[in-house]
Amino acid sequence: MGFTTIIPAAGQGKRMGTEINKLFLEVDGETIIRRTVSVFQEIEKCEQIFIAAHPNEVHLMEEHLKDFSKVAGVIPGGKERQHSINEVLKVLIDTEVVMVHDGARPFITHEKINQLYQETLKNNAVILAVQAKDTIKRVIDGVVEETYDRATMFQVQTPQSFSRNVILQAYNLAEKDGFIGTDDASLVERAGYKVHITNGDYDNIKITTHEDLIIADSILERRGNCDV
Ligand SMILES: Nc1ccn([C@@H]2O[C@H](COP(=O)(O)OP(=O)(O)OP(=O)(O)O)[C@@H](O)[C@H]2O)c(=O)n1
Ligand SMILES: O=P(O)(O)OC[C@@H](O)[C@@H](O)[C@@H](O)CO
Repeated sequence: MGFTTIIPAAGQGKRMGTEINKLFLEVDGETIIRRTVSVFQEIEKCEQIFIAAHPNEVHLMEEHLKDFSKVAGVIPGGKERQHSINEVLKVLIDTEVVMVHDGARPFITHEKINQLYQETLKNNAVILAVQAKDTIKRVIDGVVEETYDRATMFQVQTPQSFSRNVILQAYNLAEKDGFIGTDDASLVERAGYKVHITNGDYDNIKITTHEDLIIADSILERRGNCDV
């Protein structure tokens, strides 16, 4: 038994401000999307990888990733990240566990993926999270309404990992209700399932703006340009 990975890669990278999809930008000579896919390609328990690509970039993405044997399909994505993942869920068969991982998070490690997979075999819904370093406040119209107990605040990352029936049910419910969440787990939470966390990694950043490319270079330099 193993898992299927869904990699949403159909965004436009507006906050990066480049003409091309940010996932085709290179970090130390390799594109962000190839870096992300290669980590999953090397994981024994990852049986297949589906990519959601922008409808105009499906062919480009197929060509760009054609040497990765586990890439089982490049599916046209939708308007929001959630729609893109939903399109892939519609074609998924023969898998017990589904991991969703942002194409824009190339620094995920083998160790964290394997840890998450093992945890998903015990619990049906598990996500990577790191303890918040800053104090988090709820703010409305520029005024603080509430300060949260930092010890209970976590920043969540991807991959987010679920039993297949759990994620399918959660996405179907969200579609029916017209609910859009900012991560996959929020859909699963509102479907009534307990979502567990396991320790993430502060290096597992989502490359979103130009500053993140500088951080990306420094992460690679520290790692000695070796894939982990
Ligand atoms: N309709 C969309 C929007 C986003 N994504 C993917 O979801 C991941 C996380 O999204 P984000 O980092 O916000 O990427 P973009 O949507 O491309 O960025 P922006 O919001 O700045 O346009 C990315 O790998 C992105 O390609 C997707 O598959 N389909
Ligand atoms: O930036 P966006 O809201 O488009 O996407 C974020 C998601 O992909 C996901 O990585 C996080 O919500 C988890 O922190």
